[in-house]
Amino acid sequence: MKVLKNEEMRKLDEIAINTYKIPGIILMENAGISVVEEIEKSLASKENKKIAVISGLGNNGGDGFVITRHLMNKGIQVITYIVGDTSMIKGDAKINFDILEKMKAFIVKLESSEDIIQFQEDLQQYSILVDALLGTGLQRTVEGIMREVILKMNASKKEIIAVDIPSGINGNDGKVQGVAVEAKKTITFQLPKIGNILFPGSYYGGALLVKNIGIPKEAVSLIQSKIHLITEEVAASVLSKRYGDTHKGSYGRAFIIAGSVGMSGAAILASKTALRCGAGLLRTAVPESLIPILENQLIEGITVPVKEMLDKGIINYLKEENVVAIGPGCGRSQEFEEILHTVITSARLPLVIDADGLNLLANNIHLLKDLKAPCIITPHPGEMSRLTGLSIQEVNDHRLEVAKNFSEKWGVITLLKGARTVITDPQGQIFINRTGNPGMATAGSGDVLTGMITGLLSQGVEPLQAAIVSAYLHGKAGDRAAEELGEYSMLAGDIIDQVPFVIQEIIRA
Ligand SMILES: NC(=O)C1=CN([C@@H]2O[C@H](COP(=O)(O)OP(=O)(O)OC[C@H]3O[C@@H](n4cnc5c(N)ncnc54)[C@H](O)[C@@H]3O)[C@@H](O)[C@H]2O)[C@@H](O)CC1
Ligand SMILES: Nc1ncnc2c1ncn2[C@@H]1O[C@H](COP(=O)(O)OP(=O)(O)O)[C@@H](O)[C@H]1O
Ligand SMILES: [K+]
Repeated sequence: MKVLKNEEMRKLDEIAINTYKIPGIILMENAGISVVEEIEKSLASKENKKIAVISGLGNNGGDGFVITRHLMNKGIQVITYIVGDTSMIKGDAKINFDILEKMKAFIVKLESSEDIIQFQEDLQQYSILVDALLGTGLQRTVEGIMREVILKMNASKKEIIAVDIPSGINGNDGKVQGVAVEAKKTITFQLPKIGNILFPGSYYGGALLVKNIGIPKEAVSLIQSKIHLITEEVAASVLSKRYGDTHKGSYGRAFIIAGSVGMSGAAILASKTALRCGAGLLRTAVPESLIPILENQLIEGITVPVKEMLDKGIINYLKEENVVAIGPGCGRSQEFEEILHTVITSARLPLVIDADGLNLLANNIHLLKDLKAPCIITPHPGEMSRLTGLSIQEVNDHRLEVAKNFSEKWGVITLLKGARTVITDPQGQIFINRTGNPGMATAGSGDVLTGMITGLLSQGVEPLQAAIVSAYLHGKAGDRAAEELGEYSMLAGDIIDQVPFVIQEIIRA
């Protein structure tokens, strides 16, 4: 599903209106009605059914006027607050405002500090507040009366339903422009905006619902956005049902180079996950002293000593494999550095680099120019900081751009981890993942992700698809683990335990 910037959404509205001749007021009507449906769902469980619709002067406010009209028609008690000088309302919003006046709707104007004091008192009587102050037309830091109104709405602790995007959140990047509404749910129109998806905007928006407002599909295809939200349909298209007449060899051979003394767990977690994700055959290369531990913990996989790889020739040793992953818990030894160097510059099979593999790479980043095969790197923001020289703060402030620039510069698929993992490719495409939760911020959960990507690659899934689907699966398995065990207690191994159920759920859907 495409994710749009403010100006792209404006362009889409324009195409619908000018090319497809759908009057803007119809779109506004559909937008308003789609919110009313959600308000009714929320109202069903409430005794107090009184609602406040808090509108601005633009089209987001116009949606609010439509909402007021429909709620009135349904016999629901509703009061409209308008922030600013109502003589500035124009276009479709003005038409809807005039209708409300004719309907003798109860309208309160908020223009001064005294109005705000009264507003604050009033808020206590409502069951739901509808936030229709600012949408994709937000332009500058929210100040003055608008700021006061938003602060009072948040302080009221009432359930807030946001129209399109929480007011004060920048649709282009999810940042708070001074202050923003904290909603319980947000109904966004036609396609999500970046600000609905990225943090902190996503946190401010609560549960997100995307509602069709009648813009033709063909119009959507004319918008050239390169940013996509990863959906379950994408995962389902990759995790197809297996054919009957297949064998172990049909699902490929995966090779994982991981682990060091004190970090055998990383090798075990990545390896188990690769098998749980369907790899036909798995070999894990670890330092010799770890072999007894892996043999004990990983009965389905084959364990080999790293030294054997070096003795027999690294590339020769990998010649039967379909994918090689390097890095989980491998430390920064010279042995691993040599393997990484050789694999990057000479191996002709898909490559996944994670964790210490990335730390070793940071000292020698130009090696990526010699890649012979597709490569997926999976840094967390700290590792990305080492790879790019940017601070962690800079990485997190510009997650999409940082990942995209890295992919374009070095010709790799970048999977930048964290809340809202971002996947980018050298062609400038960006995919954002919305599954997952803070319970996944636990030791070893990145190793599980590496195992997933490796498992899918071994089965011949295209590298970009493998990265996208793994991020989705990983988060979904993490969400199930959090549901069962809680975000505090879930461990990386619990994410693996959920993988079979998540895969089955997706395949059956
Ligand atoms: N045809 C369309 O364009 C449609 C638009 N829709 C709605 O329209 C919204 C976009 O409408 P607009 O482009 O009119 O923009 P908005 O209504 O989001 O905001 C623009 C208004 O807010 C003021 N404003 C901007 N930043 C401010 C700030 N920091 N502090 C105080 N005031 C500020 C502007 O001066 C203007 O009056 C969407 O989010 C959506 O809710 C929907 O009705 C569907 C159809
Ligand atoms: N708040 C969060 N929301 C969603 N996913 C998260 C969150 N915190 C961490 N994760 C995910 O958990 C994984 C952590 O990986 P990483 O930092 O490499 O951990 P480790 O090195 O311990 O294995 C990443 O895939 C990351 O996206
Ligand atoms: K809003």
